[in-house]
Amino acid sequence: MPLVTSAEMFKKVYGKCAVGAFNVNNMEIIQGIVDAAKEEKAPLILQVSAGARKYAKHIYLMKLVEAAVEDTGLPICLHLDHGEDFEICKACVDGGFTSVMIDGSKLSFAENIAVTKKVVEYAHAKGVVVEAELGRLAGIEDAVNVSAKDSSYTDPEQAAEFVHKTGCDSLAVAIGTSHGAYKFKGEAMLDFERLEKIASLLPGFPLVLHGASTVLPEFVAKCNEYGGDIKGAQGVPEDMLHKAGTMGVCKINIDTDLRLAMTASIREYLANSPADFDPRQYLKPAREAIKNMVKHKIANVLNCSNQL
Ligand SMILES: O=C(CO)COP(=O)(O)O
Ligand SMILES: O=C[C@H](O)COP(=O)(O)O
Ligand SMILES: [Zn+2]
Ligand SMILES: [Zn+2]
Repeated sequence: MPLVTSAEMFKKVYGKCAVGAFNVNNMEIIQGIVDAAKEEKAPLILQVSAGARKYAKHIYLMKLVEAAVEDTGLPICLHLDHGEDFEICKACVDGGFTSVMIDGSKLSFAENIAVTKKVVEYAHAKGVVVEAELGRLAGIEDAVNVSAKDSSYTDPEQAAEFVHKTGCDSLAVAIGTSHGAYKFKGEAMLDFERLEKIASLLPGFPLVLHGASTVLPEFVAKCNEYGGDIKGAQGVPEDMLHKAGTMGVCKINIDTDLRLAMTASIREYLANSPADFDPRQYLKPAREAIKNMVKHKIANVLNCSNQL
């Protein structure tokens, strides 16, 4: 079974649930994720950021993901997360990725369309699918009032025009989520009305939610219990993610929750076993922590178990 694109996965889950897209940076993270997906019989997207490519090198991540496909027999999609220009997308298309994201969300509408179109033409000619982004993910200070929302969240009419003009295969939308562990100051709020409007103007078209970690309090607490200092962290409640998955969101991106699970495990191990220094001793439970987190996401949050 070679790497696959996300096209079939999205068709299968549309309107029912979302596929998990998990960020990968090293072997233990990849193994934890794929073991979970295998046990849950779930479709899976592994995604690599520019930072991950820089940290681990394209070739190492590629070979590790190929090994995961061979080892598990799972249909895995390998995706570039937040490609910032045509060149990085091209490098990943040429280098064996089956999906790339061109993130032109910081550009003007016209420039975003132009660069996305260019990536789509290049990628589609090689059988690779393209995710684009329109609208800006809120920072913790952003989108506190309606006018701020209107200037940063995805405009539904623009989204429809953007998809028709670019031919992209999926679209990341801004409805109130943000990257990292500090997503909301007060109550968590997503603009579901806006999501509904976007989906109604793009029937059957896969939408993507970035910044979708839940930042589970027990993992933050464990980090802090064993020497960490993470204050004021808050994520997207699980029921909101579940709901988004029934409204046209087909891909939900999760990185922060894996980072917290891995760090909590390593901190706990090292605090309890100060004489140990073999990395396998703490990376083994860390890998297990990743696996448990991904199983929880797939089975209880994304609801995409048994969707192969
Ligand atoms: O969107 C993400 C990667 O593109 C990850 O989001 P989180 O920081 O919420 O995990
Ligand atoms: O979108 C951000 C992802 O969490 C990846 O983060 P990174 O750029 O630090 O690898
Ligand atoms: Zn973005
Ligand atoms: Zn993202």
